[in-house]
Formats: sequence, C-alpha cells, structure tokens
Amino acid sequence: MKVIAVEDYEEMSRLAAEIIQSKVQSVPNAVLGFATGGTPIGTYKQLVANAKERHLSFRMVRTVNLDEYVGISAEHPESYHSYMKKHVFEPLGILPENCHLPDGEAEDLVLECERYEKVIEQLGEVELQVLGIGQNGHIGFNEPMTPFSSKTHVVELTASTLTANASYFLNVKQPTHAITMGIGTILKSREILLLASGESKRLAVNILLEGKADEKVPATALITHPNVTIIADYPALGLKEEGNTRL
Ligand SMILES: N[C@@H]1[C@@H](O)[C@H](O)[C@@H](COP(=O)(O)O)O[C@@H]1O
Repeated sequence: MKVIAVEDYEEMSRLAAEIIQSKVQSVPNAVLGFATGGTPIGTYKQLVANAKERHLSFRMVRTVNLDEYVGISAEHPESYHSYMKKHVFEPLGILPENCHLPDGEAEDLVLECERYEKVIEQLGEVELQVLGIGQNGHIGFNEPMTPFSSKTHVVELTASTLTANASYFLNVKQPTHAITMGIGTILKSREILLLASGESKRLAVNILLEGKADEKVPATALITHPNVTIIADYPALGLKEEGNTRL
C-alpha cells in the first residue's frame, strides 16, 4: 500500500483528481469505479474543473458504482443515482448507457445483486476503483465481518453507518438496507484509490495502516491487494503536520 499524506481535504481532492484524470488520458475507455459520500465530492469537482480546462473527454469512459440504498428510487434526491448524475455523470459528459449502479428498487434484490455482479464482470477489469472509508472501516457498504471473498449483496446498515449518514435524511425516512459490491468484487479492480479526510476517520485509517487483515475492519482487506494508494489528510492520519508528530 502506498500512503500519501496531504495537509487537508483540498490537497487530497486535487491529487485524487489528477490520478483519475491521468488514468482516463492513458486509457480513454477505462472502466472507472466510483464511490459516493462526502469525501469524494471535492475530487469530483476538481475533476470536472480539470476536464473543462484541459479539454479532457469522458465520452468513452464506462463507470460502475459501489452501492445504492434499497427502497428509494433512482430519482430520490439522496439516492446514489442522483448523487452521481449531479456530481459526475452530467458535468463530465459520461454517456448514460455507460453508467452502472445497482437498482435499489428491484423487485428481487438477490437477482439484482447477481445481475450487477455480472455487469461488472462483463465490463472487464475495473481500471481504477475509488473508495471512501466509513468510521467503522466499511468500504462500499461492506460492514464489519463481511467476508473478504464476498460478491455483490444486500446489507443491513449498522447503527454506526446509519448515524454517520443520518444528516442526509433529515426530512425523509432513512433507508436501513443497501446493495453493495462485495469486498471480493472490489478487490478484483486493477488499482484502488482510497480517500480519507478528517478526524472522524482517524481510528479506521490507523487500523488499516497497522497492516493486519481483519474482517472486523473491512478496509483491511486492501492489505491483500497489490496496487492500493491511500490519500489521507493529516487529521485522518492523526498527524499535526508533515512528519510523525501524532496528535
Ligand atoms: N456507502 C458510503 C461509502 O461508499 C462511503 O465511502 C462511506 C464514507 O462516507 P463519507 O465520505 O461521507 O464519510 O460511507 C458511505 O456510507
């Protein structure tokens, strides 16, 4: 695992955008794996700004997403479909037919998981998978004790995850379940870029950096992958400033 320590959220976002952008420049029809949540929003903004400034085309890019809530429609303002449309697909001009997310409203959720896993397989290798990290170390919506070999599946969200995401659902019923790529699905990606910002991620990031794979902390599965880059800011690393001064 390569760990890049950056000062703050802005620096993390700039650097992450450069990495995604150079991937598209070298492989214009790359399959990119995207994450949602608050962490990558700055990265996506920067990516959109860079693409405009440098006339970079995303027309041939294909995308997969990590997860979607169960029981809310794609048009729901807090669905990950809506998030991606707003922050990534429309501003970058990615063709709708090239964008793939699980359907959280599918009648048969088990069949939907199988369908989504097949879609990912048929697209070929995910060139670069972007990940955030939950406060409890979840990746996608793979909660603690998810087997590292898991494929796309339905999860019941833990109390920690529900609390962390409650602010997105102030006036509407918060979904309790989601469909997520499995940890095994994520690990099939050629390259993984994990972003972490802020003190709330400090515990999870520090456990990951200890380098011991443990199903209690899903992100530690990344230790077994040959090509992972972590960009974490000083608060997420528990650093006061560059160097090793722990907070
Ligand atoms: N399913 C998402 C994850 O993909 C995300 O990485 C994580 C952290 O979210 P945030 O970046 O808002 O802290 O939790 C969410 O629940």
